[in-house]
Amino acid sequence: MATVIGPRRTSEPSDDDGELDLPELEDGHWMHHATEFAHTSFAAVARRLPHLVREAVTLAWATSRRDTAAAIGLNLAAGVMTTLGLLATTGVLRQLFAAGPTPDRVRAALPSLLLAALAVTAKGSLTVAAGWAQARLIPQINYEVELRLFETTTAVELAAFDDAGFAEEMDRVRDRGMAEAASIVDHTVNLITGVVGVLATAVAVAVIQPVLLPCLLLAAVPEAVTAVRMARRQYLAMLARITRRRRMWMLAHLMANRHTAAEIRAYQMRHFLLGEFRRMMTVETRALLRLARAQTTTRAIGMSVGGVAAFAVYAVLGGLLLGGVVALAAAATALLALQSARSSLGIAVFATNNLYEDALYYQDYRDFLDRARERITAGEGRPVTGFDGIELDRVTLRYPDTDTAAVDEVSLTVRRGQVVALVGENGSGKTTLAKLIAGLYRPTGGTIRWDGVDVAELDPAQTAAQVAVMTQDWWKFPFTAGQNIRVGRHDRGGRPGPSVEEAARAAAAHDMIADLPFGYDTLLDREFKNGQDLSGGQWQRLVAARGLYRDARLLICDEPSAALDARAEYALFQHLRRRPDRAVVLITHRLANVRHADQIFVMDHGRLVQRGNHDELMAAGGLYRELFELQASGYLAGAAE
Ligand SMILES: Nc1ncnc2c1ncn2[C@@H]1O[C@H](COP(=O)(O)OP(=O)(O)OP(=O)(O)O)[C@@H](O)[C@H]1O
Repeated sequence: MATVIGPRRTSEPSDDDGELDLPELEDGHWMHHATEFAHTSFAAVARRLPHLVREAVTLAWATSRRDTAAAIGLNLAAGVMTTLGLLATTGVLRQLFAAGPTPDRVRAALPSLLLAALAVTAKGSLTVAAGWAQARLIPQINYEVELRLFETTTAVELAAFDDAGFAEEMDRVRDRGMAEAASIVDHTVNLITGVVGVLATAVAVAVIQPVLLPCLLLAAVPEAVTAVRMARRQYLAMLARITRRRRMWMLAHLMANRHTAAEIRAYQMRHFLLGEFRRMMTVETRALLRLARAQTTTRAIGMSVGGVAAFAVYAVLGGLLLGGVVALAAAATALLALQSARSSLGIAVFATNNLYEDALYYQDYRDFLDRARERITAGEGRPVTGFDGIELDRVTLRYPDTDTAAVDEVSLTVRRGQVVALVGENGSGKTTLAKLIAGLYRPTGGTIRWDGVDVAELDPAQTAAQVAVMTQDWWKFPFTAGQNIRVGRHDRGGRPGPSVEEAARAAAAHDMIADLPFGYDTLLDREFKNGQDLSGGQWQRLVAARGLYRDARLLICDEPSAALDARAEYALFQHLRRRPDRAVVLITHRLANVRHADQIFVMDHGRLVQRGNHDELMAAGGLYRELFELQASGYLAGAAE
């Protein structure tokens, strides 16, 4: 059978969206991988089953050998008990249906009855014990899989996050793929339980009367086909809806979030957001209703065919009985066996259905990890012992899917002991250049040399250890004030450097922290009990304190004082002054702060257009002088009045 239920190609008209079109929601390029897999035929999926089972067992085995062995071994033992129980039951029936006085027949049946009772009890105990081992496996696998994901997402290069496909794939994996790892193990164990049950029954039936074996198969086929078709359709529907669902989550997050609450009210965005949500929801609901209808139709057809098959089984059994091919005791046991086989088959089919569906999601998780791992910079390279200078040689960076370079063939040198400044108008490439210097991005052209060696040859972790970056778009980490500073170098150990309090004082943050209800132990997250929030400028002081606490040889400060008041800004710049053991790269629009820099690099549309100290640049004229005079004129005009 080679039924293929594939998603529509983009060129085909979409009945999914009906008259409501959502043209802004284009699927990410990662859909290519997913749809490729979804186009796999039903037969190919069946062929994949042993592979999936092997994968699930390997995953379980790697997590806990003891529980995996127990879950599978105990189920196999339970299967043996099923066979024994059925054979003993035939023995009981044979004695009961034999000729002779009833007390004699009952007496003769007693040993088989005892055996049947023992087998049933043993099977029950073994099943309970297997269930326990299976339940123990689930949380262990969940944590293992989550850990693997976060080990990868925290190690991939920063550039991966500029790739919309990567971000979408990560969301999808976090949403479902990750959770399905434990499910595929769960379903695999259930599948083994079901298959063992069916086989155990089949063995018993084969011993009693082999002619009855095809009846078991006949009863199973319609149910299995229906289940697999439904699972497949469900998955494809999910694929078609994923981009829309992401958009809905995003809107939902905006509408129920304390960080966005003020802005939404200030701009009276409520009706706009609700309108957008309703628009998505209408299309989404329509797609779900369509799916429900298709699933119901498939189920109805499956049940009808299943009913006909069951009738056929009973008819065959009746015929065999009348023809004298099977004895009455064997026929009666066969009915019991059919019942037992149906229930085991139900378990196996349900498990296959779920295993197949969940394996599709789990495959996404595996694929994502594989692709993400390719984006982890190799951890080896020449050791880095210190820092004397960094040299950029015709360095270019082009963000993915952009036509122009954000940094275009820039050459410059920063030496230890210097303070250098990057200035320029919005979007001129300063932050991008700073991230290149910090090693957060690898250049798409040119070379960066650290103490004369190409950084590509150095151990990235060791170069990163020499750098501190106070980013422009910092995150409000939901930790205590002290932790927020300490994470700047959480693994400092016995290395010298400022204490948390010294760093906080240097960034004019100490008094503000001391005034918090629990001082340095105050949790900075209002969403938790006793949590506090800070103002924008207070947060920025904390960010500066973190950067200073890191005590790195190369300190990069991207707009470190944008939100600071004059006093805090003055205090911070006292600490960003020239020091022989480090270099400071400063990005700021407040040009008064760069007057004393050793070198000022002026950026314009990604290119380095001017360089020199303040006096040289003022004398030379050009963009720097223009920007400086524009800013200074505000103060001078005020002073002249
Ligand atoms: N992650 C990104 N992906 C794609 N383009 C980006 C990304 N970050 C920045 N850009 C683009 O690169 C260019 C340079 O941006 P960059 O942030 O380096 O400028 P900047 O000089 O620091 O600006 P500002 O003064 O506003 O902070 C801009 O055109 C911006 O749109």
